[in-house]
Amino acid sequence: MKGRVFVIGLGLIGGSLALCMKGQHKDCYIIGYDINDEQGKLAKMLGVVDCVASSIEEGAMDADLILITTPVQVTERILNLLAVIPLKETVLVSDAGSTKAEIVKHAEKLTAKGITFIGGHPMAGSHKSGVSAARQLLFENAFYLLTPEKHIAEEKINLLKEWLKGTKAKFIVTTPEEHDYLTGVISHFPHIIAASLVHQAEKTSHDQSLVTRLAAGGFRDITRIASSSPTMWRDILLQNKEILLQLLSDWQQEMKEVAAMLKEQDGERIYQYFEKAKKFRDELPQKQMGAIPAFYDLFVDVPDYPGVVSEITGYLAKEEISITNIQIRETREDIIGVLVISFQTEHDRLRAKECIEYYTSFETSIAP
Ligand SMILES: NC(=O)c1ccc[n+]([C@@H]2O[C@H](COP(=O)([O-])OP(=O)(O)OC[C@H]3O[C@@H](n4cnc5c(N)ncnc54)[C@H](O)[C@@H]3O)[C@@H](O)[C@H]2O)c1
Ligand SMILES: O=C(O)C(=O)C[C@]1(C(=O)O)C=C[C@@H](O)C=C1
Repeated sequence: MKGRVFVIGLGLIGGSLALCMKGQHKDCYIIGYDINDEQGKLAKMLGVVDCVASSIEEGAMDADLILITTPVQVTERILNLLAVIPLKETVLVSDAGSTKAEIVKHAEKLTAKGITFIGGHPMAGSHKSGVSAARQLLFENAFYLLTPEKHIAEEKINLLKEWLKGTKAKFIVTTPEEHDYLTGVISHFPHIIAASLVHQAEKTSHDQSLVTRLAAGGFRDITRIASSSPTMWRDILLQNKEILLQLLSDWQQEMKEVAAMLKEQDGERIYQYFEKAKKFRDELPQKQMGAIPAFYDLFVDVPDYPGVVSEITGYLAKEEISITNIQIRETREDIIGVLVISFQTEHDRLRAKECIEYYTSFETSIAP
């Protein structure tokens, strides 16, 4: 497809969607805008966008497609702005926000002007933020929820799907209310729980210094998402308040039931509690709803000597394995450092694992 695409908010999601669109529609021209100049410059440098606009007005003016990929409270303000600036009559406006009811309500001012707005939400992502984490394969096989209002013509929905074809996601049309309930249960509420578990461990760490050193396996698995952007999650919670308050209340009731089983030392009920959860969890589809690891990280335990990082990257370069990110984490006392190397694909990660194990004696693992 040809046309001008304007992406507002050049972070993980905006950057990834821009890469998907450029990958699929070679002739489209992608204009980006970010309030943070550094993100704009980086997006241009990484080839995520063709150019960066100096304002929303400038970028929106001639756009055929506008995608708003900012935190959801900001998205509302941008929708208000788009409603009062001149746009092409035929422009299609969409967003990627994790909440939908409030956003769709805010878009009414825009739709009253005859502009088409279709709410969107790609159901895959990461705890990482910023355009440097953007990748073209982020949404592959994930669900992409669309929440068009009833009056939106089928052809407009199909046009948006065509623009977003390069995501390789599976589109599902739903209502904003159903969207917010479902994502409340499977995404928003779990983020509150992950953050609360980290708070609990942090409080314990004041008196028990061993806590941070022992926080491994299970704790790291269940709390990965607590490393997500606080701005993004503040906005999501504020916009999905009623549903989350209800889920919190249901959870408190459930925890009371767990406490009762424990007080009564009811081994059978405790067993059933875990057994039922295991059964449901084990039966979840493996390759859906962002269940694919969004990033292919490889963890390498490295000793502390000068040049160890360049030694490893040298071996990877020799085998022509591209990396997307590298980071040193010092998490364990007995091992000097853990190197976290990110790859674009599972194939690259496996090749890298084999390569490092071949050239060195460093331990590698695919889980932290
Ligand atoms: N991270 C995920 O896993 C995920 C997945 C699906 C959807 N989402 C949704 O996508 C949106 C973006 O999330 P992200 O993970 O890309 O966040 P991000 O922090 O990586 O990127 C957001 C970008 O928006 C920019 N921004 C903020 N205010 C702005 C403004 N007024 N004008 C222009 N740019 C502005 C920020 O500078 C930042 O670069 C959010 O609405 C989020 O709810 C996130
Ligand atoms: O994988 C993660 O880190 C995510 O949290 C991704 C996740 C999710 O909860 O599944 C987070 C928010 C989005 O709206 C969609 C996807």
